[in-house]
Amino acid sequence: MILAADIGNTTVALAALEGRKVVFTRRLPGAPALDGGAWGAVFEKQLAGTGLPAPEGAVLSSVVPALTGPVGEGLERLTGRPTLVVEKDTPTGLSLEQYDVSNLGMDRVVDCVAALTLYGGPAAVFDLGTATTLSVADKDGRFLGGMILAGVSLGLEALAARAAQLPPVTLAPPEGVLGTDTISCMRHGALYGAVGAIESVSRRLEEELGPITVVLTGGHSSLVAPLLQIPVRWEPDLTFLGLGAILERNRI
Ligand SMILES: Nc1ncnc2c1ncn2[C@@H]1O[C@H](COP(=O)(O)OP(=O)(O)OP(=O)(O)O)[C@@H](O)[C@H]1O
Ligand SMILES: CC(C)(CO)[C@@H](O)C(=O)NCCC(=O)O
Ligand SMILES: [K+]
Repeated sequence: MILAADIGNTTVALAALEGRKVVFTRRLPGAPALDGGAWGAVFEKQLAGTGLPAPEGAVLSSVVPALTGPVGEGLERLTGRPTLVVEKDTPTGLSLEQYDVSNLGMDRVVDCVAALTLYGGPAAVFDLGTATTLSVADKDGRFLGGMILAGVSLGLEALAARAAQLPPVTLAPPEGVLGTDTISCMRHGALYGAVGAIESVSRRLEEELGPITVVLTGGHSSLVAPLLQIPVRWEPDLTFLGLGAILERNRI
């Protein structure tokens, strides 16, 4: 069993994998004040009672630099071995030569590695988290780039903060296309806005790259995927599968 952690801007997502199968997942709030020891205790508590064997190794990717060290150390407490932190020079099989990697989010790299492992290229991954990202890899395993959009709930938060008559709104499945009150209009706007972006950008990508596998992941993808009118693969555990593949490749 190995542990994989995906440190995002809203949550630290933890998973256990046996071979290529994700057997356990938990989303934890990203607490900046915890040190390595405290993270280790948090992880131990989450895994207690699961019946999982002791972890043989751990891998993480992070887009929150302040959490990388403590979470990595926390995982080390459980494995007794160094945690593999996915960095821009980590061998992943994905070529990054086409992108200015100086500030590239490693979650986007991991998403592409996973999509290529599962489906081959070309593949387009939409990751619907705090931000919505598009990350595209071609058939030769090259990262081509993508897009970064405001995340589905971030848009709602911004509307509530900036418009006097717009209230805070939580996400829920829409009924029909048109909203019939303020809350459903905001909800439908957030969800169908993402739907429209994904459908139209995917169509344009196919014009440029030919037939492409479109993959959806991230916390908000469960609400958006069912609304799409184009074929997509919904992979809620995509990042963990990518992290597992990268650890496998780099195991000493
Ligand atoms: N299973 C789920 N169903 C519905 N919403 C979820 C689920 N899991 C997470 N979310 C919500 O989705 C949002 C995005 O979470 P997610 O874990 O994808 O990304 P994140 O932590 O924001 O990281 P990143 O910076 O990688 O986007 C969060 O606001 C979370 O509350
Ligand atoms: C866009 C996010 C926040 C999505 O998690 C992350 O991938 C990130 O911080 N990226 C840095 C910018 C880039 O990828 O070019
Ligand atoms: K994520």
